[in-house]
Amino acid sequence: MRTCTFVTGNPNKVIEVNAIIGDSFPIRALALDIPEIQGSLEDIARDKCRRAAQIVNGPVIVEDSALEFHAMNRLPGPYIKYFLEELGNGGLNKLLVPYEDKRADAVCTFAFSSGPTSEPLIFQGRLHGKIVAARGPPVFGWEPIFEHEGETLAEMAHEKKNKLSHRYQALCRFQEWLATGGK
Ligand SMILES: O=c1nc[nH]c2c1ncn2[C@H]1C[C@H](O)[C@@H](COP(=O)(O)OP(=O)(O)OP(=O)(O)O)O1
Ligand SMILES: [Mg+2]
Repeated sequence: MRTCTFVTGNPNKVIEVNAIIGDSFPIRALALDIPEIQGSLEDIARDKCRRAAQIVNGPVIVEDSALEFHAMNRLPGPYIKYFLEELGNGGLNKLLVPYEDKRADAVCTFAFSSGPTSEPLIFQGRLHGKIVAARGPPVFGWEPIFEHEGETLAEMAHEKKNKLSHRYQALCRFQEWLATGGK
């Protein structure tokens, strides 16, 4: 496969993607914050991917990460970045105070396109968890408040997160697709 450009404004995503895929296929990172539409997770990722493919004029991957609160009909969903920026992890916790149901899903939606004229393909991964008071180093986004099987993602060893995360699961699907010759 030709070198694929991973277009993202988020350096933590680049670190994780590199750790997950190792040298199984060649990627280079391009630090650009592509505008994002509103809509379904898939439509947002596809649109971001089309814009990225136009800029790069070659094969690209992008991903959009969502955090879905079950009690809130899956909001904030793809808008989690803005909620996190405005409210912080403490404020996100407070949103769920009125509800007993603290369940949340972390969803990672990758979109791949082989170039500006190709329709993007979607590869999605989902991790079940619940929202808790922050625990662990606040290095990457909402990791300190997302608990999976007793540990927040911030408390979890990186090696462990990268073997079970929403991002890992999505990349497994992408790698399976590549392994079958991209069909
Ligand atoms: O595994 C994760 N663990 C904790 N937090 C995470 C994770 N993955 C994304 N996040 C945060 C980053 C951003 O606040 C929001 C997603 O927004 P999202 O638009 O996908 O990311 P972004 O704008 O930072 O980078 P990009 O240029 O690829 O769109 O959730
Ligand atoms: Mg973004």
